[in-house]
Amino acid sequence: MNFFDKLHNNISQNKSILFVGLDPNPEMMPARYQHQDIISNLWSWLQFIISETADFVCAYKPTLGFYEALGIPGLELLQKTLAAIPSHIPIILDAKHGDLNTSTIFARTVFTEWGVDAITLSPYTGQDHVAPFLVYPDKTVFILCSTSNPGAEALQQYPSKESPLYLQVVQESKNWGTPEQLGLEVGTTNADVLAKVRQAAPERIIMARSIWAGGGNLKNILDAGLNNSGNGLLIPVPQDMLASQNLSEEIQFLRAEINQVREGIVLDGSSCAVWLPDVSAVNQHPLHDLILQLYDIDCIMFGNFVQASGAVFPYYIDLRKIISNPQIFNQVLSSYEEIVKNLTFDRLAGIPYGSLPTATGLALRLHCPMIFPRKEVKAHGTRKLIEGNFHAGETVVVIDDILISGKSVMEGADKLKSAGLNVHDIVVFIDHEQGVKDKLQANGYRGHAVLTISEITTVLHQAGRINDEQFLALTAE
Ligand SMILES: O=c1ccn([C@@H]2O[C@H](COP(=O)(O)O)[C@@H](O)[C@H]2O)c(=O)[nH]1
Repeated sequence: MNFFDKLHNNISQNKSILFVGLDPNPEMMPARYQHQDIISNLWSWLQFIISETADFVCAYKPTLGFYEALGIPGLELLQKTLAAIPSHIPIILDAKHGDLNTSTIFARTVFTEWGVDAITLSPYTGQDHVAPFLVYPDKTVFILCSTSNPGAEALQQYPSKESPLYLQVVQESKNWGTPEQLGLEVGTTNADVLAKVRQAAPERIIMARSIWAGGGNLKNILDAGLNNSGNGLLIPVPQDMLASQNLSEEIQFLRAEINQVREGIVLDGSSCAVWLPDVSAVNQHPLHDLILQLYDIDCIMFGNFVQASGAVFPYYIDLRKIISNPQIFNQVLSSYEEIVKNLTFDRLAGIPYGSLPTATGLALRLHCPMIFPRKEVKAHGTRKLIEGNFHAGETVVVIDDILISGKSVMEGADKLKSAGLNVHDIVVFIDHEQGVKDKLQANGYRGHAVLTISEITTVLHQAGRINDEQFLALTAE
């Protein structure tokens, strides 16, 4: 079961968004455990914490640094801790000291050998560092956006309070992984920071940290960080509570306090005339996140762009960029796959150059052969018009990126037909609309598109990525 399903099962079963940090820190260990060697004492304490809390939390978060600080016995203690956590409760390994050149091997160790479900990571080494962790489909990463350390302010608030670095981390990291793959870690005592992150990432799970320092106001923190359905936020059990002999009672009391606020949010939402949370979730475009991510990596640009035909359009779509962003590329492939899997064909053909990676990705996913019509025929060598092997009489589905006039895709399809192949279906990611599908039909092709320009502009406008003026300019097109 993946991290997300495990987490949500526990949230609903244990009725809790609380998680427990498992920190074998000798300095925090209660005096009552000090009778044997340090490792045995810490182990007794950790066992007590797990047994007292397992029915009242949604996740455990062992901190690797505390285990490492104890040397080899510490790493053995970590293995015992991981094994002692009931298997239905997800484990988030707090390991923010990973480095770029070790991330691939570290990801393999923690996810496949240690069997943890999620990991916290620092964002500063960028997507290159995070990507090796994202290739594990059942696992999740939490990206550190802010910490409550006073000394971190100078960096986190840079360059201005209006556009601080920690919010740029949120925006950037949202492009690295889907909401199921990537959550955000927000350490703060300030509910405003949490509210800003929630606003920037309404769809992400936020793991709150350090909220108890300075006697933080729980209600404010919950109001700021919970999403509209009273979820999306993980709250740490206070460190000093873990030293209490009455841990089980205290944690249940805290859980009840938190759930009261959560229920208030859900009730407010359902009794109010506009129960926005559910309405927005239900009405949200199924590819809402993907559209925003494509916009954020500049695949969708607004301005005046001259097309091949000489016409000037108020936007330009450059889907060639997706190949540099594996997780977005993967989502784009899935969206094509939903259409292509329902068609009948012998081979796929990509239109060069832009759609060759997409057609290749689909061919690999669907286990089907691929060919492509050359853009220009070479004057030397085999002088082939079509690359790849095929038999005349076979049926080919053509894959392209965007339909504007339909000229380029039909030229490609015609080359395939001239080699004795049958082409009935053309699948693209974006349909510019304005009758281009009818034009394909008039030429004997069925056009299928994942998205239309209107769907894209509507999502971008609703999400505030484009303003009213830009939206109107686009819809007047
Ligand atoms: O925003 C755009 C517009 C065009 N392209 C490229 O052009 C063809 C589609 O144009 P047709 O007029 O339908 O031939 C498309 O395959 C792209 O290569 C684009 O990328 N983005």
